[in-house]
Amino acid sequence: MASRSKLVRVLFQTSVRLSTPLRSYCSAPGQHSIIFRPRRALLFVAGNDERKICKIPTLDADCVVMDCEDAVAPSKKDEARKTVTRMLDEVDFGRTECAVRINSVDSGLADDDLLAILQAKNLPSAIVLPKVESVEEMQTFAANLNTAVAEIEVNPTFDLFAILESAKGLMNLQPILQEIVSLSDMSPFRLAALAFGSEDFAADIGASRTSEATELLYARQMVVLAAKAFGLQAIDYASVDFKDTESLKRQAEEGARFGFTGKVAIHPLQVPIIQQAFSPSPERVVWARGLIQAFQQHQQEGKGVFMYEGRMIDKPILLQAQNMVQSEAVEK
Ligand SMILES: CC(=O)SCCNC(=O)CCNC(=O)[C@H](O)C(C)(C)COP(=O)(O)OP(=O)(O)OC[C@H]1O[C@@H](n2cnc3c(N)ncnc32)[C@H](O)[C@@H]1OP(=O)(O)O
Ligand SMILES: CC(=O)C(=O)O
Ligand SMILES: [Mg+2]
Repeated sequence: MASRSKLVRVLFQTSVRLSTPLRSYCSAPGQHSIIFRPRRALLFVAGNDERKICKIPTLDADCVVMDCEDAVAPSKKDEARKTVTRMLDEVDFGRTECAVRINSVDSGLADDDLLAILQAKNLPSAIVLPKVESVEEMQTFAANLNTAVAEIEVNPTFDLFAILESAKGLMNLQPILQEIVSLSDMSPFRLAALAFGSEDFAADIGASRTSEATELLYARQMVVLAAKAFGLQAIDYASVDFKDTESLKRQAEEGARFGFTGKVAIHPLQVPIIQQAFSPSPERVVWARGLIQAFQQHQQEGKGVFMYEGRMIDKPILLQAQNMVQSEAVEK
């Protein structure tokens, strides 16, 4: 078992993957106290697909998620673990952040995933935990990660991305997130993002997927609300029909309007479309800057509410404009 002093030391470290430094530090839009790293497109790739993983540095994605879970057949799990571990050390991912999706706690495979990945010299900066459903699973995950980290010489801290993808997980979301936050005080992870696993979720509730995704509306909005309540990034669903780039643009822009901060990508074609949709347009940033300036002037004149370019402006609209300017600054 890890010693307590080792666990405590872990808390004071930030990122293990120093070769991909954060481009900037600031609060997430709408948040005021967390370190924010843009994760607009999270490009998934099967962990045993070396050819695709080697293409990642050319794709300019904010984040790659090397998958040991559902993109990998049961007979290839060990191959995926070994390939991911080797790729972490052999590939220079450039500005792209590296994350690894392990198998769910429930699968019984997660421990072997963690033990294998922690053998890499270049550890991933984030661990993606799928199918989060219960407080007990989170306790098992934290205990197993602590044990695995105690076996290695470095003291990493990982960002954790939890994927919500079942009715049970949705109903338990608040206690699960509370438990993760409380476990992170004594464990080498920091909860950073909540993602929505639409395909497993649709299967779980017996929904039929549509391009409009109305069948996912309630769950997606719950994910955004929970993420914001806990100061997390909110990652929207994977659009699996990757050749339909027109629908993807609409779906990604809708996600951004809902308050998501990024979206899962499964194919290189999707990366620029998603990253564009989650970046504020230059026109909107100019509008926001003008609004902020006008707000300050009106405040000095003692006016809380005023008209700007045909719209009523008061404090909440100022906060939205500030979010926009802040996102733009972070993404540069
Ligand atoms: C519901 C969920 O769980 S989503 C998350 C799990 N799913 C995944 O991880 C799937 C990730 N995506 C993929 O594996 C692939 O995109 C597939 C299987 C859907 C399609 O793959 P392909 O048939 O190779 O697509 P396509 O021929 O259009 O690819 C064009 C090029 O992009 C590469 N490419 C495709 N997808 C990816 C990817 N995710 N990452 C990196 N490169 C990729 C291909 O290798 C190909 O280049 P190449 O010809 O030099 O080999
Ligand atoms: C992304 C994912 O795991 C899902 O949609 O099920
Ligand atoms: Mg899934």
